[in-house]
Amino acid sequence: ALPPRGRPQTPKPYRKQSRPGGSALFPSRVLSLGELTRAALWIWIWQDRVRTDAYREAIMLHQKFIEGKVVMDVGCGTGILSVFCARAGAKRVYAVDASEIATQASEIVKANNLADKIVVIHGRVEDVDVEEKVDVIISEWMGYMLLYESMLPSVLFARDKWLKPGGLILPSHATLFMAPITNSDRYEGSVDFWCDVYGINMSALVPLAKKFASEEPSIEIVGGENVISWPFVVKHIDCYTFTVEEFKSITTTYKVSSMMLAPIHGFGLWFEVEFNGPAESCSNLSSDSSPLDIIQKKRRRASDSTVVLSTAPEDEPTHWHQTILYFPDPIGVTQDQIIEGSVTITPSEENPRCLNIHLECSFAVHTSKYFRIA
Ligand SMILES: C[S@@+](CC[C@H](N)C(=O)[O-])C[C@H]1O[C@@H](n2cnc3c(N)ncnc32)[C@H](O)[C@@H]1O
Repeated sequence: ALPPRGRPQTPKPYRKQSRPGGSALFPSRVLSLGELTRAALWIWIWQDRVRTDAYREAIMLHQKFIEGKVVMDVGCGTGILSVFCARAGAKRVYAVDASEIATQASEIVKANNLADKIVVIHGRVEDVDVEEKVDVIISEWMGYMLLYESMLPSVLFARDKWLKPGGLILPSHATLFMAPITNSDRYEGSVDFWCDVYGINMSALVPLAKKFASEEPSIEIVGGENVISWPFVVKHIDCYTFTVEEFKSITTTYKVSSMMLAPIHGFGLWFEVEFNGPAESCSNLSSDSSPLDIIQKKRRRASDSTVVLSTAPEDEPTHWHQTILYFPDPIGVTQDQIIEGSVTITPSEENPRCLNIHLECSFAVHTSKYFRIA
């Protein structure tokens, strides 16, 4: 389990809201702790310019397709993407959100004189009814490490029920990457710290600290210098064709080579999404893609006009940061040492928006001995 990203774990059924005074951020009454936390999360998401700029750019890039068309914004939140689409010339935008934020979205739509174009609907996209099929589906559905708390199944549901054939989905493609990382500062800060606290030896707490550090993924920012091999592709998702069935178990095997002599503290995960039209070809990456395929794809995209939202360590940080799976103890590797294994990601049975991650890795030592952890 990771901290929530402003999404309801169990969205409430459709219910018309009576409009309270004030807004989530500047309320006319005292907010509860939960409401304050939600408001802080929204500020955190809005302040992510990398994210919002990528969406706005993608909308403008596809303006010709959007003009005069009908759009559905799945999980509209405050309605910012709906407003961008309306300003890009959409005839109508259905802005759907399961949470109370729909009340503020309505106010924002009115304050921007777009109530004749944007219809805010408070409800789960799985339950709502709109009057027509749509030409465009836009959604900011990505969770930590792309799939945690992801609302991708809801977007796929909307696609299958409401999108016209040949319609546009933004974003259109998503890729989850993974690579071994070294992070001595962080490891020393959270584990070795206990060896000397105010001059007191608290190393009795070290096993507990290792357990906590390695039991659950950690959301933090690492840089390109922390990544010690080329990344591998865990999953590439084509939103035009991906099915909920495929989401039920994602497995990939990997084999990478360490670029340096370093202690490996765990594996990092991050993602990118692309905003392509239905007819545009996307040179899809897969778990068989080599580092060269990944680099060539980056180069190609830089030279054409594809909009990419990246959460990679070498790119500008976003509110998704990176997701790190720490080992209880670091494992030393030498340059060119092979690290191989498999990773399986499955939605948790108790809560399908949470994930179980099974990671296996072997370290070939001097080509004959293997150290294996699971
Ligand atoms: C990360 S926010 C995106 C907000 C907004 N699109 C933006 O870009 O600022 C995701 C939103 O999706 C909503 N959501 C999650 N599951 C949903 C569902 N099944 N149907 C409708 N809305 C949903 C949440 O309530 C949340 O407001």
